[in-house]
Amino acid sequence: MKSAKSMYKKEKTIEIKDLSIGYRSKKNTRIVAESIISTIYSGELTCLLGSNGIGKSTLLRTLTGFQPQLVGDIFIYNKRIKNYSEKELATLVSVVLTEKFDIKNMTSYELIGLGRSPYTGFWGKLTPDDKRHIEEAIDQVKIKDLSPRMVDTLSDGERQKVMIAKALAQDTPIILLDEPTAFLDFPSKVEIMQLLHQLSRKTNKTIFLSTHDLELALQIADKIWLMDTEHGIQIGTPEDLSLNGNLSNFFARKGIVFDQNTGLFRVENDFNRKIKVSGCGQKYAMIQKALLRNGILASGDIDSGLSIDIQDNQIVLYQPEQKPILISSIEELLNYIII
Ligand SMILES: Nc1ncnc2c1ncn2[C@@H]1O[C@H](COP(=O)(O)OP(=O)(O)OP(=O)(O)O)[C@@H](O)[C@H]1O
Repeated sequence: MKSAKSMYKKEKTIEIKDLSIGYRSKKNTRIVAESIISTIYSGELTCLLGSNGIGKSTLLRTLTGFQPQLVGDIFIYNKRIKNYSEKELATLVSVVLTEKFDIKNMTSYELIGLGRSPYTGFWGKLTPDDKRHIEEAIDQVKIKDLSPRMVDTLSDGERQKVMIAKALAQDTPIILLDEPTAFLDFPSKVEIMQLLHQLSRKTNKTIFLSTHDLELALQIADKIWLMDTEHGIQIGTPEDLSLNGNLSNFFARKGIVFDQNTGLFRVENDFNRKIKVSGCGQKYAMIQKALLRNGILASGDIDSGLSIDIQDNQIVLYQPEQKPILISSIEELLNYIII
Protein backbone atom coordinates (compact mmCIF):
# COMPACT_ATOMS: atom_id res chain seq x y z
CA MET A 1 0.00 0.00 0.00
CA LYS A 2 1.23 3.48 -0.81
CA SER A 3 1.94 5.79 2.11
CA ALA A 4 -0.18 8.98 2.38
CA LYS A 5 2.81 11.08 1.29
CA SER A 6 3.71 9.07 -1.79
CA MET A 7 0.15 9.35 -3.13
CA TYR A 8 0.83 13.02 -3.84
CA LYS A 9 3.37 14.72 -5.98
CA LYS A 10 5.02 17.77 -4.48
CA GLU A 11 4.31 20.57 -6.93
CA LYS A 12 5.09 24.23 -7.33
CA THR A 13 1.98 26.11 -6.30
CA ILE A 14 3.10 29.70 -5.85
CA GLU A 15 5.99 31.14 -7.84
CA ILE A 16 7.35 34.55 -6.97
CA LYS A 17 9.44 36.27 -9.59
CA ASP A 18 11.50 39.35 -8.84
CA LEU A 19 8.84 40.69 -6.54
CA SER A 20 8.97 44.03 -4.77
CA ILE A 21 6.39 44.73 -2.11
CA GLY A 22 5.42 47.89 -0.32
CA TYR A 23 3.13 50.90 -0.36
CA ARG A 24 2.57 53.44 -3.06
CA SER A 25 0.93 56.75 -2.36
CA LYS A 26 0.54 59.85 -4.51
CA LYS A 27 3.62 61.41 -2.96
CA ASN A 28 6.01 58.49 -2.62
CA THR A 29 6.66 54.76 -2.75
CA ARG A 30 7.76 52.84 0.31
CA ILE A 31 9.56 49.61 -0.64
CA VAL A 32 9.29 47.08 2.17
CA ALA A 33 11.21 44.24 0.43
CA GLU A 34 12.51 43.78 -3.09
CA SER A 35 13.91 41.22 -5.56
CA ILE A 36 12.10 38.29 -3.93
CA ILE A 37 12.44 35.14 -6.01
CA SER A 38 10.99 31.96 -4.60
CA THR A 39 8.66 29.01 -4.89
CA ILE A 40 6.17 27.60 -2.41
CA TYR A 41 5.36 23.90 -2.71
CA SER A 42 2.34 21.76 -1.98
CA GLY A 43 2.50 19.17 0.80
CA GLU A 44 4.64 21.47 2.90
CA LEU A 45 4.18 23.82 5.82
CA THR A 46 6.24 26.95 5.23
CA CYS A 47 6.77 29.47 8.03
CA LEU A 48 7.79 33.08 7.50
CA LEU A 49 9.87 34.53 10.34
CA GLY A 50 11.06 38.09 10.82
CA SER A 51 11.14 40.91 13.31
CA ASN A 52 8.32 43.39 13.88
CA GLY A 53 7.71 45.68 10.93
CA ILE A 54 9.97 43.76 8.53
CA GLY A 55 7.13 43.13 6.05
CA LYS A 56 5.59 39.71 6.76
CA SER A 57 1.98 40.92 6.63
CA THR A 58 2.75 43.03 3.57
CA LEU A 59 4.14 39.95 1.80
CA LEU A 60 1.14 37.82 2.81
CA ARG A 61 -1.33 40.47 1.68
CA THR A 62 0.52 40.73 -1.64
CA LEU A 63 0.54 36.96 -2.13
CA THR A 64 -3.20 36.84 -1.54
CA GLY A 65 -3.86 39.57 -4.06
CA PHE A 66 -5.27 41.93 -1.39
CA GLN A 67 -2.48 44.38 -2.04
CA PRO A 68 -0.87 45.13 -5.42
CA GLN A 69 2.80 44.32 -5.86
CA LEU A 70 5.14 47.18 -6.74
CA VAL A 71 7.19 45.21 -9.25
CA GLY A 72 7.43 41.57 -10.37
CA ASP A 73 5.04 38.69 -10.71
CA ILE A 74 3.22 36.12 -8.61
CA PHE A 75 2.03 32.96 -10.31
CA ILE A 76 -0.44 30.53 -8.76
CA TYR A 77 -0.54 27.22 -10.62
CA ASN A 78 1.40 28.84 -13.47
CA LYS A 79 -1.13 31.65 -13.95
CA ARG A 80 -0.54 35.26 -12.95
CA ILE A 81 -2.48 36.08 -9.79
CA LYS A 82 -3.98 39.18 -11.41
CA ASN A 83 -5.46 37.02 -14.20
CA TYR A 84 -7.69 35.14 -11.75
CA SER A 85 -11.17 36.39 -10.96
CA GLU A 86 -11.92 36.97 -7.27
CA LYS A 87 -14.20 33.93 -7.26
CA GLU A 88 -11.62 31.67 -8.92
CA LEU A 89 -9.02 32.77 -6.40
CA ALA A 90 -11.40 32.06 -3.51
CA THR A 91 -11.60 28.40 -4.56
CA LEU A 92 -7.79 28.15 -4.63
CA VAL A 93 -6.57 30.28 -1.73
CA SER A 94 -8.03 30.79 1.73
CA VAL A 95 -6.63 33.52 3.89
CA VAL A 96 -6.54 34.12 7.63
CA LEU A 97 -5.45 37.64 8.49
CA THR A 98 -4.88 39.08 11.96
CA GLU A 99 -7.08 42.14 11.60
CA LYS A 100 -9.92 42.24 14.09
CA PHE A 101 -13.35 42.45 12.59
CA ASP A 102 -16.55 43.94 13.83
CA ILE A 103 -19.20 41.33 13.15
CA LYS A 104 -22.34 41.26 15.24
CA ASN A 105 -25.37 38.98 15.23
CA MET A 106 -23.56 35.99 13.81
CA THR A 107 -22.68 32.66 15.40
CA SER A 108 -19.28 31.03 14.97
CA TYR A 109 -20.98 28.30 12.92
CA GLU A 110 -22.41 30.90 10.54
CA LEU A 111 -19.05 32.65 10.25
CA ILE A 112 -17.30 29.35 9.48
CA GLY A 113 -20.11 28.72 6.97
CA LEU A 114 -19.03 31.88 5.10
CA GLY A 115 -15.95 29.88 4.17
CA ARG A 116 -18.29 28.01 1.83
CA SER A 117 -19.41 31.17 0.00
CA PRO A 118 -17.15 30.62 -3.06
CA TYR A 119 -19.30 27.53 -3.69
CA THR A 120 -22.72 28.73 -2.53
CA GLY A 121 -22.69 32.47 -3.20
CA PHE A 122 -22.77 34.82 -0.21
CA TRP A 123 -26.44 34.29 0.68
CA GLY A 124 -26.51 30.80 -0.77
CA LYS A 125 -28.12 27.94 1.09
CA LEU A 126 -25.73 25.44 2.60
CA THR A 127 -26.00 22.00 1.02
CA PRO A 128 -25.39 18.80 3.04
CA ASP A 129 -21.90 18.76 1.48
CA ASP A 130 -21.21 22.33 2.67
CA LYS A 131 -22.40 21.36 6.15
CA ARG A 132 -20.08 18.34 6.12
CA HIS A 133 -17.11 20.61 5.33
CA ILE A 134 -18.11 22.99 8.14
CA GLU A 135 -18.50 20.15 10.67
CA GLU A 136 -15.15 18.69 9.61
CA ALA A 137 -13.41 22.04 10.05
CA ILE A 138 -15.00 22.47 13.50
CA ASP A 139 -13.81 18.98 14.49
CA GLN A 140 -10.30 19.57 13.17
CA VAL A 141 -9.84 22.77 15.17
CA LYS A 142 -11.69 21.21 18.15
CA ILE A 143 -14.13 24.07 18.69
CA LYS A 144 -17.49 22.31 18.86
CA ASP A 145 -18.29 24.24 22.04
CA LEU A 146 -17.69 27.58 20.28
CA SER A 147 -19.87 26.77 17.30
CA PRO A 148 -23.19 28.19 18.68
CA ARG A 149 -21.50 31.22 20.33
CA MET A 150 -21.96 34.74 18.94
CA VAL A 151 -18.63 35.83 17.39
CA ASP A 152 -18.56 39.21 19.16
CA THR A 153 -18.45 37.39 22.51
CA LEU A 154 -15.37 35.31 21.67
CA SER A 155 -11.92 35.87 23.18
CA ASP A 156 -9.05 36.74 20.80
CA GLY A 157 -7.77 33.15 20.85
CA GLU A 158 -11.25 31.68 20.34
CA ARG A 159 -11.88 34.02 17.41
CA GLN A 160 -8.54 33.01 15.91
CA LYS A 161 -9.53 29.34 16.02
CA VAL A 162 -12.90 30.13 14.41
CA MET A 163 -11.12 31.98 11.58
CA ILE A 164 -8.82 29.00 11.03
CA ALA A 165 -11.86 26.73 10.88
CA LYS A 166 -13.44 29.09 8.33
CA ALA A 167 -10.32 28.77 6.15
CA LEU A 168 -10.44 24.97 6.47
CA ALA A 169 -14.14 24.94 5.55
CA GLN A 170 -13.26 26.88 2.41
CA ASP A 171 -11.41 23.70 1.38
CA THR A 172 -8.80 25.29 -0.87
CA PRO A 173 -5.50 23.71 -1.92
CA ILE A 174 -3.62 26.78 -0.60
CA ILE A 175 -3.98 28.33 2.86
CA LEU A 176 -2.16 31.53 3.81
CA LEU A 177 -2.22 32.66 7.43
CA ASP A 178 -0.89 35.80 9.10
CA GLU A 179 0.22 34.96 12.64
CA PRO A 180 -2.41 32.25 13.22
CA THR A 181 -0.98 31.38 16.63
CA ALA A 182 -0.72 34.97 17.89
CA PHE A 183 -3.40 34.93 20.56
CA LEU A 184 -3.34 31.26 21.45
CA ASP A 185 -2.14 29.65 24.68
CA PHE A 186 0.86 27.35 24.31
CA PRO A 187 -0.98 23.99 23.98
CA SER A 188 -3.32 25.56 21.39
CA LYS A 189 -0.34 26.97 19.46
CA VAL A 190 1.18 23.49 19.28
CA GLU A 191 -2.16 21.93 18.34
CA ILE A 192 -2.82 24.41 15.52
CA MET A 193 0.71 24.17 14.11
CA GLN A 194 0.56 20.38 14.20
CA LEU A 195 -2.87 20.40 12.59
CA LEU A 196 -1.63 22.64 9.77
CA HIS A 197 1.43 20.47 9.31
CA GLN A 198 -0.63 17.26 9.19
CA LEU A 199 -3.06 18.87 6.76
CA SER A 200 -0.23 19.79 4.42
CA ARG A 201 1.00 16.19 4.51
CA LYS A 202 -2.27 14.30 4.37
CA THR A 203 -4.11 16.46 1.88
CA ASN A 204 -1.13 17.85 -0.06
CA LYS A 205 -2.21 21.42 0.74
CA THR A 206 0.21 24.33 0.45
CA ILE A 207 0.29 26.06 3.82
CA PHE A 208 2.22 29.29 4.30
CA LEU A 209 2.10 31.27 7.51
CA SER A 210 3.88 34.05 9.32
CA THR A 211 4.71 33.64 12.97
CA HIS A 212 6.77 34.91 15.89
CA ASP A 213 6.67 31.44 17.46
CA LEU A 214 10.21 30.68 16.55
CA GLU A 215 10.80 27.45 18.49
CA LEU A 216 7.58 25.93 17.25
CA ALA A 217 8.29 26.88 13.66
CA LEU A 218 11.77 25.40 13.86
CA GLN A 219 10.35 22.14 15.18
CA ILE A 220 7.31 21.80 12.94
CA ALA A 221 7.85 23.66 9.65
CA ASP A 222 9.14 21.93 6.53
CA LYS A 223 10.57 25.18 5.17
CA ILE A 224 11.51 28.42 6.87
CA TRP A 225 11.67 31.84 5.24
CA LEU A 226 13.86 34.23 7.20
CA MET A 227 13.12 37.84 6.35
CA ASP A 228 15.49 40.65 7.29
CA THR A 229 16.71 43.94 5.93
CA GLU A 230 20.34 42.90 5.49
CA HIS A 231 19.90 39.58 3.65
CA GLY A 232 16.39 39.85 2.17
CA ILE A 233 14.66 36.47 2.38
CA GLN A 234 16.63 33.30 3.07
CA ILE A 235 14.88 30.00 2.58
CA GLY A 236 15.58 26.42 3.62
CA THR A 237 14.66 23.57 5.90
CA PRO A 238 15.17 24.51 9.57
CA GLU A 239 18.08 22.07 9.69
CA ASP A 240 19.89 23.51 6.64
CA LEU A 241 19.44 27.06 7.94
CA SER A 242 20.85 25.87 11.23
CA LEU A 243 23.85 24.11 9.69
CA ASN A 244 24.77 26.94 7.33
CA GLY A 245 24.70 29.49 10.14
CA ASN A 246 21.83 31.54 8.73
CA LEU A 247 19.70 31.06 11.83
CA SER A 248 22.45 32.11 14.23
CA ASN A 249 23.19 35.19 12.12
CA PHE A 250 19.54 36.03 11.84
CA PHE A 251 18.99 36.08 15.60
CA ALA A 252 22.45 37.29 16.53
CA ARG A 253 21.49 39.50 19.42
CA LYS A 254 22.94 39.90 22.85
CA GLY A 255 21.40 37.47 25.27
CA ILE A 256 20.21 34.90 22.69
CA VAL A 257 22.24 31.83 21.86
CA PHE A 258 21.41 29.45 19.03
CA ASP A 259 22.40 25.92 19.99
CA GLN A 260 23.37 24.17 16.75
CA ASN A 261 23.14 20.72 18.34
CA THR A 262 19.51 21.04 19.38
CA GLY A 263 18.56 23.52 16.66
CA LEU A 264 16.87 25.66 19.33
CA PHE A 265 17.42 29.06 20.86
CA ARG A 266 18.10 29.69 24.50
CA VAL A 267 18.54 32.72 26.69
CA GLU A 268 22.15 33.40 27.50
CA ASN A 269 22.68 34.29 31.15
CA ASP A 270 25.89 36.00 32.22
CA PHE A 271 27.48 34.61 35.40
CA ASN A 272 29.58 36.23 38.08
CA ARG A 273 30.07 33.28 40.44
CA LYS A 274 30.96 29.59 40.10
CA ILE A 275 29.93 26.63 42.24
CA LYS A 276 30.99 23.00 42.12
CA VAL A 277 27.98 20.78 41.42
CA SER A 278 28.51 17.06 40.95
CA GLY A 279 26.03 14.48 39.80
CA CYS A 280 23.96 13.86 36.73
CA GLY A 281 20.38 13.47 35.51
CA GLN A 282 17.38 15.75 35.53
CA LYS A 283 17.97 17.17 39.03
CA TYR A 284 21.51 18.11 38.03
CA ALA A 285 20.27 19.84 34.87
CA MET A 286 17.56 21.74 36.79
CA ILE A 287 20.01 22.91 39.47
CA GLN A 288 22.41 24.06 36.76
CA LYS A 289 19.56 25.97 35.09
CA ALA A 290 18.33 27.60 38.32
CA LEU A 291 21.85 28.66 39.31
CA LEU A 292 22.59 30.12 35.88
CA ARG A 293 19.41 32.15 36.06
CA ASN A 294 20.88 33.60 39.24
CA GLY A 295 24.25 34.40 37.66
CA ILE A 296 26.05 31.28 38.96
CA LEU A 297 27.88 28.83 36.71
CA ALA A 298 27.54 25.25 37.97
CA SER A 299 30.02 22.60 36.94
CA GLY A 300 31.73 19.48 38.26
CA ASP A 301 35.27 20.75 37.73
CA ILE A 302 35.10 23.98 39.69
CA ASP A 303 37.00 24.36 42.96
CA SER A 304 34.61 26.27 45.22
CA GLY A 305 34.35 26.29 49.02
CA LEU A 306 30.64 25.60 48.83
CA SER A 307 29.54 22.61 46.76
CA ILE A 308 26.44 20.65 45.83
CA ASP A 309 26.25 16.93 45.32
CA ILE A 310 23.36 15.03 43.74
CA GLN A 311 23.48 11.45 45.03
CA ASP A 312 20.75 8.82 44.75
CA ASN A 313 18.40 11.58 43.62
CA GLN A 314 19.09 13.58 46.81
CA ILE A 315 20.57 17.07 46.89
CA VAL A 316 23.27 17.61 49.51
CA LEU A 317 24.84 20.99 50.21
CA TYR A 318 28.40 21.10 51.60
CA GLN A 319 29.65 24.30 53.21
CA PRO A 320 33.10 24.83 54.75
CA GLU A 321 33.25 23.79 58.42
CA GLN A 322 29.56 22.89 58.56
CA LYS A 323 27.62 19.66 58.53
CA PRO A 324 26.22 18.65 55.10
CA ILE A 325 22.60 19.71 54.62
CA LEU A 326 20.00 17.57 52.88
CA ILE A 327 17.99 19.85 50.56
CA SER A 328 14.39 19.11 49.58
CA SER A 329 13.77 21.64 46.79
CA ILE A 330 15.60 23.98 44.43
CA GLU A 331 13.91 26.94 46.14
CA GLU A 332 15.43 25.84 49.46
CA LEU A 333 18.84 25.41 47.82
CA LEU A 334 18.68 28.92 46.35
CA ASN A 335 17.77 30.34 49.78
CA TYR A 336 21.03 28.90 51.17
CA ILE A 337 23.22 29.96 48.26
CA ILE A 338 21.95 33.39 47.26
CA ILE A 339 22.63 35.78 50.06
N1 LIG B 1 -0.57 51.11 4.79
C1 LIG B 1 0.74 51.30 4.95
N2 LIG B 1 1.37 52.35 4.37
C2 LIG B 1 2.70 52.53 4.52
N3 LIG B 1 3.50 51.72 5.24
C3 LIG B 1 2.92 50.66 5.84
C4 LIG B 1 1.52 50.39 5.72
N4 LIG B 1 1.24 49.26 6.44
C5 LIG B 1 2.43 48.86 6.95
N5 LIG B 1 3.42 49.70 6.61
C6 LIG B 1 4.85 49.60 6.97
O1 LIG B 1 5.42 48.50 6.24
C7 LIG B 1 6.40 47.84 7.03
C8 LIG B 1 6.06 46.37 7.10
O2 LIG B 1 4.87 46.19 7.86
P1 LIG B 1 4.22 44.77 8.10
O3 LIG B 1 2.93 44.97 8.80
O4 LIG B 1 4.20 44.04 6.80
O5 LIG B 1 5.31 44.09 9.07
P2 LIG B 1 5.27 42.72 9.86
O6 LIG B 1 6.56 42.03 9.56
O7 LIG B 1 4.02 41.97 9.55
O8 LIG B 1 5.29 43.23 11.35
P3 LIG B 1 4.70 42.58 12.72
O9 LIG B 1 5.55 41.39 13.04
O10 LIG B 1 4.93 43.69 13.70
O11 LIG B 1 3.26 42.27 12.50
C9 LIG B 1 6.38 48.53 8.41
O12 LIG B 1 7.44 49.43 8.47
C10 LIG B 1 5.05 49.24 8.43
O13 LIG B 1 5.13 50.39 9.23
